[in-house]
Amino acid sequence: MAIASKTFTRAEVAKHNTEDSVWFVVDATVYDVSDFLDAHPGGEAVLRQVAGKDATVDFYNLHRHEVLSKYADLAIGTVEGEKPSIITPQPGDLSTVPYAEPLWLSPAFRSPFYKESHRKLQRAMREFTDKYITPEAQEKERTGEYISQELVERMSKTGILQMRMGPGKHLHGVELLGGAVDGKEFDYFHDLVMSQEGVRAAARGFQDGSLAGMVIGLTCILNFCKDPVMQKRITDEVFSGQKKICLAITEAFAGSDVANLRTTAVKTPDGKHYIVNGTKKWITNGVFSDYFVTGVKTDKGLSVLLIERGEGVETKPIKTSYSPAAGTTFITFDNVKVPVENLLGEENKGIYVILSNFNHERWTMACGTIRYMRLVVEECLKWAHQRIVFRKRLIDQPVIRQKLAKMIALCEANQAWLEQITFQMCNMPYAQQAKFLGGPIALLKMSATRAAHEIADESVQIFGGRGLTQTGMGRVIENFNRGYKFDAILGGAEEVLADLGVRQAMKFMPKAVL
Ligand code: HEM
Repeated sequence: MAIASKTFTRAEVAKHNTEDSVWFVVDATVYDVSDFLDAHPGGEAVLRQVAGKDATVDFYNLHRHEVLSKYADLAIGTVEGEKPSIITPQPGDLSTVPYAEPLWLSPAFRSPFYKESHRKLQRAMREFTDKYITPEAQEKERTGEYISQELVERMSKTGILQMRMGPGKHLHGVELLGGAVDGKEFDYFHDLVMSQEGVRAAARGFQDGSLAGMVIGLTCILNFCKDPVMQKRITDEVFSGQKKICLAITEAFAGSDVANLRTTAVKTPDGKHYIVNGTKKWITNGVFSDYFVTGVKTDKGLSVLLIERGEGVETKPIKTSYSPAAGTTFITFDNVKVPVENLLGEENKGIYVILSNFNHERWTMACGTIRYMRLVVEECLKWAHQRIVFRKRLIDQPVIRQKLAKMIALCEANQAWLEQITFQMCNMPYAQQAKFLGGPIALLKMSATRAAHEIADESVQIFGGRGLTQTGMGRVIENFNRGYKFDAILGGAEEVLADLGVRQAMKFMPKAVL
């Protein structure tokens, strides 16, 4: 935060305690709020009460530090002989709050998993998130508008869109965040870094609105489109940000139970087209998508079709508990004519297309949930340290320390398990991953969302009423509480995943009674 270079004595500041002139000091910085009195969201009276005085304690008891950066032009100088002691984070900075960063980013700790390229990528993505994603995410979360084309193109030019699809040939030869990592070396730990850094914008609705539909939809094109020309056209269009894509599987009739879909695709007598009829519900990014990777019922089973927006395709936003910025959609397909070439994978074997990405999708969701949990822990530690109540800091109350201990432990345990599984993903071929990791990833996601539930609950108790308001000190807590349930449902509900995890384990149980 740039502050005017003028200095004032405290005696000079004290004189500005009049009808026309209101100054005060916050952290050795002098503020002239005379023209801000009417505009102050907390009212004029409270500012007049501290006119001419040091208002540091009052200020930090009620505001996030970022408020001062936003209103930096109210600062007119510093107190003579004093220096501000509170750190204003710069884009890209690591947090200095204990447990606010995963252990591998804490200077005193070592990790066997991360190389220099992971660290480089983390730094580059942190800076990108702080500069470009967070400001837009906060704005769009509030207004409910969709992601801007400008941000989509910025993510395209820096290779972020491509990296969000995970490791693979689509990254070869692409410049990734100014060369932070070579596309051929990009592994699941790079993927983890991308997922976790992006979440730090603390805007769960926008997080999905920021092309989560592409992350789950485009995979089917990359892996199952049989026509290389069509495959290239669509991937180029999506990676350049010109076109948007989403995955349209769930229906009012079937959520986690994907085998029971009712949208039908019937072949025309000449065998050249499918005619698609039905509806889809809870489709992320559907409202602004051009392509829909759609689960349909064909004569002998489930198939997956690429449907282009056109005649007979209608999309309507669904209001949800998180922000409309996510673009959650209800889709109607009414006699939509789809060329047979748009079949992804084999007819009636669409379940393999859908299942093929489930592990990566669930793992990505676990990455995000676990990182957002840590952000909540950071907010709670800052608040408990800053908030004075009953003449003590909150952190001085043992009951608050108990809550924080539980939250920290949940966060660290889940991150450690995530890293163990990520290491296996880096070292197992796809077939082995499918065999051995489906169960553990399901249990990891279940564990993360259960932990999120505990953390969400405790964080509101720590923040009190502020944890329920969308602006000000508790905004991260409020957003987390409004959004964490999405992760407990999307990509397989908690209970379905718990059951899957145990059933998978039982496949490896020896036949003998032990
Ligand atoms: C440069 C100085 C200040 C600025 C730029 C500022 C700005 C703001 C803003 C933006 C809010 C809305 C909530 C938020 O975003 O945090 C707010 C709320 C408030 N402010 Fe200030 N403020 C300043 C100083 C003060 C001081 C010194 C006091 C008290 C002595 C004060 C008392 C309040 C109160 C009571 C609220 C309502 C808080 C709540 O609802 O929890 N402000 N202020």
